[in-house]
Amino acid sequence: MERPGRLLLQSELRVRNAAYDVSLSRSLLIWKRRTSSPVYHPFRPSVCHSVPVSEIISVREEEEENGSRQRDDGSWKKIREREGKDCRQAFTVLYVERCRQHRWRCAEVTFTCSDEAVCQHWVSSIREQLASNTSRPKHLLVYINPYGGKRQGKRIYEQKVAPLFTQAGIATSVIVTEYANHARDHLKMEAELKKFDGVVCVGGDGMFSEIIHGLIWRTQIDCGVDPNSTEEALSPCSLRIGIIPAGSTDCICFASVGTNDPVTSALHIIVGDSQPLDVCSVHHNNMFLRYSVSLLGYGFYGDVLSDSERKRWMGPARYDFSGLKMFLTHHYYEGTVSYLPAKGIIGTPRDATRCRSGCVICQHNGQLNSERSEKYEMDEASDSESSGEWRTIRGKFLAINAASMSCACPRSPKGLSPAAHLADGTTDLILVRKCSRFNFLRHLLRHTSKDDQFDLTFIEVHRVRRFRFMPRHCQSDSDLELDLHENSKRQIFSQICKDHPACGCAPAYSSWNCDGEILTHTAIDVRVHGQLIKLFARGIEELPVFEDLSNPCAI
Ligand SMILES: Nc1ncnc2c1ncn2[C@@H]1O[C@H](COP(=O)(O)OP(=O)(O)OP(=O)(O)O)[C@@H](O)[C@H]1O
Ligand SMILES: CCCCCCCCCCCCC/C=C/[C@@H](O)[C@H](CO)NC(=O)CCCCC
Ligand SMILES: [Ca+2]
Repeated sequence: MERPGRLLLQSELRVRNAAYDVSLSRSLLIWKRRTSSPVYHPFRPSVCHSVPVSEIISVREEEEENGSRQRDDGSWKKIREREGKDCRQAFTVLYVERCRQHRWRCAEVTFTCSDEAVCQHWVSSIREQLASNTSRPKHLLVYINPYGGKRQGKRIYEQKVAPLFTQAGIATSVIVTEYANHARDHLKMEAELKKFDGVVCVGGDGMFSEIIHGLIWRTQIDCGVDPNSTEEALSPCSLRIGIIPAGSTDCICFASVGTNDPVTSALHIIVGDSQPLDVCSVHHNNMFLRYSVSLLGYGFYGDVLSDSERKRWMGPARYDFSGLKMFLTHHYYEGTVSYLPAKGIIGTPRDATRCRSGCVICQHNGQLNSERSEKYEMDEASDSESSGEWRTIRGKFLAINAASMSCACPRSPKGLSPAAHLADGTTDLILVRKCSRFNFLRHLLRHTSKDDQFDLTFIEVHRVRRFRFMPRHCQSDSDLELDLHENSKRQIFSQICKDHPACGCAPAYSSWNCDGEILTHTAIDVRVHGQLIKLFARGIEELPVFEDLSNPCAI
């Protein structure tokens, strides 16, 4: 709880006709019930509220209606009798109220005061404070994906988010996408980014991935960096991105805000939160493929995704259906994983830390190798395998997952890698070796229970800055150019096999699930770019255990 700064304003105002001492400082608005009788009532709770100014959404004047007169055009005009001392002035303050499970909602309180000048002064003072908060967005570029999740993107935005933006005086340019990658291409080519101080993604993880693709690409072009390069450090994006969850998994929103509630996300955007986020770049033979911020999954999650793509009409349930089907199919894949362990960091994928608001591990590790630091650790480690830093593992895997964040989501509240951090410059590489269905099910079910999903002999997890994967059957260079056609032919072939287990042959290839989109290649080179982008979020807040004694109401 912030301590009140220098007092700017102090008055006696009324709330629902009861007297309150109301005070405004740089950081806090406090209204404290006036105890009417001088005798202290030990049992009457002295009602006191305090709201950080940074969490006030807006303030609006109320027209106190004492009567109304018909205008000559027939419409009714509210009039305020000037004479008579009962003339009341009123203003309403809208502010953030915390609810359960990290949800926020917009609460309001109306103050009435007898003197119009006092009322005006309060309104203008609060507005002045809000205007001086430069981290708040004024003009947002909004992309709505009408197609993702349960196809409710437009309704969610229009009914739950737009009214809040209007209340907060935020101007918006809204684009409803008409085809896949519409938002990416618009950001790459057309958007006049200088006009905006934020981008809003109304959709799921795939839509977010599309938007950061466009934004990061545009930022590199504008900064003269080659987005295709695997060596150059990328330039961080200054525009923050807000996520209004309207997808099927929405794990990026869930892991950075703590819930998948559109109103909560809208309020984090309005108050101007800022949360840095790591981004992985994925290349195939020096050709850029995509960016990833949540999950890069080969094997199980890749097969779940490619099987579910044909069932988009099922909405979010498609993942559960395909998840079960792929669990029963139980395919493993051979290949070679090499990775560069993260050095000099604090924290491991199996420790008890959790990435929360103001995360010290992200602050410590993030600075170690954020894009802005000159001595970029990568150059030291150099990329050639010869540097001795790289480790290589060959084997048969059920799943190879790189979680750049916990990937917590409604399906798995603690996520694929519960101790992963949003902005520490690393990704957790989880290797699930070939094992029995029974053991794999134990591993999967631990994602939804308290047990440690890594505490199994066939699982290993490493915190890395880079990694590569090469499927076993990629012998010569020509095989490397496994293009989509070749891959899909194999997949069709393997599809036939999957549907007719009689033939007994197992497909050699899975596909990579990159934030919910299928990659076109299986041999990839992944690199983590620390804190490359920023979200309108503040990480998951620790629940306030109890009001601390410095509570301003206690004064
Ligand atoms: N207008 C559109 N028509 C068709 N596809 C679109 C359109 N706009 C965006 N897309 C694509 O739809 C895909 C899925 O969208 P999104 O990720 O928002 O939903 P989802 O896959 O259901 O959610 P999640 O990724 O959280 O599981 C994205 O890859 C995006 O590129
Ligand atoms: C068979 C019993 C299973 C019981 C428990 C299963 C564990 C579920 C863990 C869920 C982890 C989701 C990781 C998020 C990845 C997203 O970037 C991606 C796009 O949104 N979603 C999926 O690929 C969707 C992936 C959904 C997989 C089911
Ligand atoms: Ca990370």
